[in-house]
Parts: sequence; structure tokens; C-alpha cells
Amino acid sequence: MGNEAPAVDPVVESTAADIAAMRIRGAAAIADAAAAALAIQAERSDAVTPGAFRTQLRVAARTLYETRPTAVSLPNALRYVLRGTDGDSVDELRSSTIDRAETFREDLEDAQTTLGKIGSNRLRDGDVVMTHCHSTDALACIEAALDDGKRIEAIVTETRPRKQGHITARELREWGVPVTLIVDNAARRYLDDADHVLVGADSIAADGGVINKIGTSGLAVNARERGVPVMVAAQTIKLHPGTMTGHTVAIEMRDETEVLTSSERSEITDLEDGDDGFTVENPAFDVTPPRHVDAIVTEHGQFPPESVVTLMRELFGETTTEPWET
Ligand SMILES: O=P(O)(O)OC[C@H]1O[C@H](OP(=O)(O)O)[C@H](O)[C@@H]1O
Repeated sequence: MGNEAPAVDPVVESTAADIAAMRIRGAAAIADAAAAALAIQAERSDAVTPGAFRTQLRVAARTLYETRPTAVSLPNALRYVLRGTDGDSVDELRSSTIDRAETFREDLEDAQTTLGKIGSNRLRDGDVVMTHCHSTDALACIEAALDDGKRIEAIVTETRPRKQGHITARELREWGVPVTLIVDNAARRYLDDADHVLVGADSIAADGGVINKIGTSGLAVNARERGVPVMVAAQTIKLHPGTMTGHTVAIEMRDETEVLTSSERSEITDLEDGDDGFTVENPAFDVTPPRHVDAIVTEHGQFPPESVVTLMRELFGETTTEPWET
């Protein structure tokens, strides 16, 4: 009995469920929600010994970690908070965890503001920006450019299958930015009207490869062919330390119901028992090779993708076992 994994706070469970179902989505928002959930776990912990507190926190971190595999901001957030958990008593552990989570969340917000200012330098008055999916880091660049009085227009891809382009369009319209919404397949046609492609990232690999919403790599290849620069807005929590030691970034495969309804499926297969010869694949992300990316904009400055590894080493050092695995 004593060896059973301790129960985690219901808020941790519900945050994990919200991340998995994408009610909380976007790499930065996921990291923020995970840190907030760990703080609540710490605050409400019923552990009576430091060992029990730490075990409970590790189980909470693992619960959050197992929700979605691609955005490295999630493990980076969990690692940051857990490594700051310090003290000899439950009370000390509790308050250090809460403080650390708060610091993380504040830094996250500050980093996005700084990144936005840096990224806005690439945008000139009157520029047209093509976006893909919904990225708060990418939008921070546009917001900063607008704050500087620049007029910006946007071409927004719908971003199948979940149409997060609609979120981008709504936000840009709230800021008064003229928006043209297009289906993903129209991107190449409209690149001639764009001065930049601006996207976010879920993970950045050590070789400068950008892991972002499915369709980004095709868009970047087309942009290169059209001579339109591709700018990736990514706070340093999107840097994937594991890729420095040869790990690849797992690409999340999501449910086929995001792509087609069951009645659409049965129109295709027309078989009550299903059809073994018909498969739907729904990868949520793809990898854009560094040669198709012009700049990665972080809160520490802009980097050619190939040089991002230097920053990665500086910030993360050598990777070790994750705290929730021990
Ligand atoms: O952190 P921010 O810039 O907000 O978002 C970064 C990326 O996270 C999103 O993934 P999803 O919608 O969670 O699958 C998109 O791929 C977006 O570009």
C-alpha cells in the first residue's frame, strides 16, 4: 500500500486534461499552465514529510509531462520549477516551489515582451506578414511593431485541421490589423504579396531545425523559392536541450476525428466494420530545416538557425536525468 503513487491535486489532473485536449494550447501557454499547476500542487499538498512532498511533486510533473510530446516548453518549465524546489521542511519546500513557479511565469511574460521588441525590428512600416497557426511569440512581434506606430497587414493561413489561424485573425483584428484569411493550400499564391513569413515554434533543435505546426515546413520551402524571408519567434524555453545529445523531437500524432467526421469516414469506406486499407494520419507538427529559416528571434536576440546551439549550451549546459524520472 505504502508504495502506491500519491494522488496529485485535482488541478494538476484538470490542467493535464486541458493540455491534452488542447483547451490549453500554444507552447508558451502550456508552459505557463504547467508551472501554475505545480505551484497549486505545492500549495495544497497534504504531504507530512519532505520526501512525500517531493514524490508528490514529481508525480504531478510526470502527469503534466505525459500530456503532449512535442512542445519542449513543457518539460523545460517542469524542470525549472522542480530544480528550484529546495528546503529541509515541507513548508520550505512548499514556498520555494511556489516562488520558483512564480518566477518562471513572470520570466515567461517578460521574455515574450522582450522578444516582441527584438522581432519588431525586422518589420517595417507597411509590411505584409504571412502567419501560420497561432503563436503568442509571433504575435508579440507584430504587437510591438504596432506599438511603434508601424502599419502592418497580415495574410493568415487557416491552419488545418484545427484552424488556429482563426485565433490569430481574431487577435489581429482586435488590434486593427487588416487581415486576409486564406486556406493553407493558397499560401504559395499569396506569398508574392508578403514581405515576411512569421511563425512560432514548439521546439527548436540544436541544428536549428524548427518544429512547429504542420504545414510550416512546406510554407518555408515555398517562401524560400519566392524570396520571402522566414522569421521564427521563439522564446528560449522552446530550445530543446535533448537535441544537443542526439535526441530527436517526437512529433505528436493526433486523433483522426480532427481531420474527418465519422460520417465523412463512412462515406469513404462505406463499411460498417471499418476498412483496414484506409488510414488517416494527423501529425500536429513538422520540422523545417534550418536552411529554410532566416532568423530565430528570442529574448536574447536574433540568431541564424545554425548558431542557436551556442545559446542552447549557454542556457542549458549538459542535460541530465529529468527530475520527474528519478
Ligand atoms: O508559444 P506560442 O508562440 O504561443 O505557440 C507556439 C506554437 O504552439 C502551437 O502549437 P499547438 O497549437 O499547441 O499545437 C503552434 O504550433 C505555435 O506556433
